[in-house]
Amino acid sequence: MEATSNLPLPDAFLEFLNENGIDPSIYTAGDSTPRYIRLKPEYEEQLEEIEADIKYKLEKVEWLPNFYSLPPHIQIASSKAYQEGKIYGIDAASGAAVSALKISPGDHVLDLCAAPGAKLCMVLELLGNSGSVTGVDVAKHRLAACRTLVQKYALGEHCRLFVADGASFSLTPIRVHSNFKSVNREFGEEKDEFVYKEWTSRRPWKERKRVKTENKKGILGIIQDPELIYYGRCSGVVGLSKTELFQAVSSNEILQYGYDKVLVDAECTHDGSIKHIQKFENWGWSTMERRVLDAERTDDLTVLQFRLLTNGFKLLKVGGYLVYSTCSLTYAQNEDVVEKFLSLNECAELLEIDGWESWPCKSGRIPKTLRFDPLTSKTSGLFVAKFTKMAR
Ligand SMILES: C[S@@+](CC[C@H](N)C(=O)[O-])C[C@H]1O[C@@H](n2cnc3c(N)ncnc32)[C@H](O)[C@@H]1O
Repeated sequence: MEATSNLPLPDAFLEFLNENGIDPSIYTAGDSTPRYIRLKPEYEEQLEEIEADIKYKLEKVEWLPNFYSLPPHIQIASSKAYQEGKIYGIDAASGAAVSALKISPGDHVLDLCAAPGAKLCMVLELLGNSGSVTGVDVAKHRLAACRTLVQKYALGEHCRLFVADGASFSLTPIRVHSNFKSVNREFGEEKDEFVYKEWTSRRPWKERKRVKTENKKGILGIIQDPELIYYGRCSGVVGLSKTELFQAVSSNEILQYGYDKVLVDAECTHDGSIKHIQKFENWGWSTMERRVLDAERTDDLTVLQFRLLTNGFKLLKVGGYLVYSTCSLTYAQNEDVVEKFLSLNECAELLEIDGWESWPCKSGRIPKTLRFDPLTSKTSGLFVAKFTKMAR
């Protein structure tokens, strides 16, 4: 084992970095990488009060509005400001990825790998009382944590969360459904159908039984709908029948009625995150070899990342923006995925991210893509690429 900094890194990891052309010195930031919070803009005037609450003078992140940094040892979870949802933890590089989406009021946004939900919360907060966010994640327990978060921060009114595979998820924003609703109801097609009522944290027994039966069918190999585990009052779900919610739309309709913005914050090896790497000091480096360094797993991941990006782009409307990000710094999971995607999707265009010149990041191997690394950016490592969809 070799000490690269205050963080000892095992030989196998150093080899992984070497093979992937990653400079191990980025890990020398070690424990000194600050943590970040976002202060909801409506509470900006209460900054001093919040500082008194957490007993620390927050440092403003000059390059990212409403973000503040603090040393990693300062605890915010017990503060009133945190418990009341005025501040929440989100890394500044993640904030940059969300701001690259250029969220506008009324946008319908898809977050294909949503859990545990820091970026999703920021999107919801930027939307305020408008638009909608559809969060998808394959891991139910992680998405349940995301549900807790949006409810805790009182951001869930315009949100719906589905447990589903982001590589095949195909539901469009609710606006398409409203036409469908009127057409079908006019013809009286949905007499006894289950209609979504307002969400309550304790689901009625009948509904829980229905979900259980459906899940069983899924296990038996019958095609299963994505599982809806949360929807807010203004998410468009309330009042819809199940058929309406799960209706399929054609790819031509998606060009016009798809999502305005899509975030594909793909599953990855997390090698850019010092916090994640530090966990292996306790879990054991052999666990890291299995979970991070295993070449076969990495190959599977790059296939998944490409499929997630491709499906996210499919659900984007013409003129919309898609941001692809990973917290890995390997070329295989980033630039190589982007290159392959661009070569197979004529109507995809890589865009320059507004304002990036003032961000503490570097250009990726492909111009217009960005790399945040712990040493230069003092954030968690993140790769970010932004695309738009052109009309064919
Ligand atoms: C990097 S994390 C996302 C972090 C999240 N965007 C945030 O800001 O908190 C990647 C997520 O992708 C999810 N995931 C893995 N495979 C997936 C798939 N096939 N479809 C959807 N989500 C998937 C994982 O469960 C994990 O929660």
